[in-house]
Amino acid sequence: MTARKSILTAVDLSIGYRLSKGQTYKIAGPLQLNLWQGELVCLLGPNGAGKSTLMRTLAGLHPALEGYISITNLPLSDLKPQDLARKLSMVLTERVEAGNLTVYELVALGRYPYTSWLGNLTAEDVIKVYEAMDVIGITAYQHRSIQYLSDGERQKVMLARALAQDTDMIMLDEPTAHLDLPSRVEMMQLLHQLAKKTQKAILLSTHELDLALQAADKVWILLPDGSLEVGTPEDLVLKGAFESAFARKGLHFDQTTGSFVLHNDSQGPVIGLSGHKDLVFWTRRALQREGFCIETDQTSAYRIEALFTNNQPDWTLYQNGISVKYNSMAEVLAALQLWKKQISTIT
Ligand SMILES: Nc1ncnc2c1ncn2[C@@H]1O[C@H](COP(=O)(O)OP(=O)(O)OP(=O)(O)O)[C@@H](O)[C@H]1O
Repeated sequence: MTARKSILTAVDLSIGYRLSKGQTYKIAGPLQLNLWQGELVCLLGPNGAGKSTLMRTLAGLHPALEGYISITNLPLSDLKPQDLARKLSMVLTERVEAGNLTVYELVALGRYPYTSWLGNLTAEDVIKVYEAMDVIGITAYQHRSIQYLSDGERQKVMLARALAQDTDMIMLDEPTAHLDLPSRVEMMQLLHQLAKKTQKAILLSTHELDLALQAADKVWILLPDGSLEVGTPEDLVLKGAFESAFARKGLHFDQTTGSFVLHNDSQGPVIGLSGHKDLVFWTRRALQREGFCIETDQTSAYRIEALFTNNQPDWTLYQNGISVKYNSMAEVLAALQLWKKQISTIT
């Protein structure tokens, strides 16, 4: 087995801004970071935690307050822009105004660290451009003008451009920001496959908690106290890191689903829930929204069994030995309004 190559290392890194009169505004640090080849890392954190600042610092676009950063074991501070551009490519959130450029022409711009100042492509450059378009799946629309592409298509083109740059590492600033849900899932899957297939290290910042939990090999969470939690998504969920990072009144992180739940009222009426896992998942959401405390205990005085009968969902509500069947969540919720009052007066 060959040893995994470290792509990026940061030691005792502090990030922030130098203000006037020699003052500094430290956002986070000291941080110890490691990014390995073939790894997809999602950087998460609440608004203002310092994700963009960290990304820009790691990319050499913003000076660190303190500490040391190396890329493929070379100090970032020693790398000339041309050398850095062969190691690190970036995809930014801002919509790129690419005029009349075609998809092919924009992807070809990724070859700039290798071409002469005239920008002429060699045969090898052209091969790299086509390889990048193939991997991302955009070769079919290579002749289309960038200005008429959808946001999702355009984001893929920007990713192909970064890939054509042929770097060890790709950084993406909120790559799913302007995409619809299916495109967001598709983009995350694509990035995950890309990391495995190309053995590049991919670091992206995102607010998409659910997607990051599913796709990331590792998650970095910037906490409000300026520290960074690093681990697999599962380890971080189980140790409560998401709760401490995003804690807010009225929000509860549900470890069973890996998502935040609104209005969870742990003092709310207790209700038992069992049945088919898909129905249990959605019923749980609805019940939590209504402020119920869910337990899986089959012996609860008030409980719901959610099952599929002839491929149709139905919910049976049991109340002290009496059972009533419903065929939609809306009916269940209406019935629960009555229950809520009854349970509240009992408990
Ligand atoms: N040029 C600057 N000078 C001083 N402070 C700045 C500067 N740019 C950003 N900040 C501050 O640094 C902190 C971190 O900002 P940053 O944009 O890195 O956070 P973020 O995690 O990316 O936020 P968001 O999720 O909202 O995009 C914020 O408090 C911000 O106001």
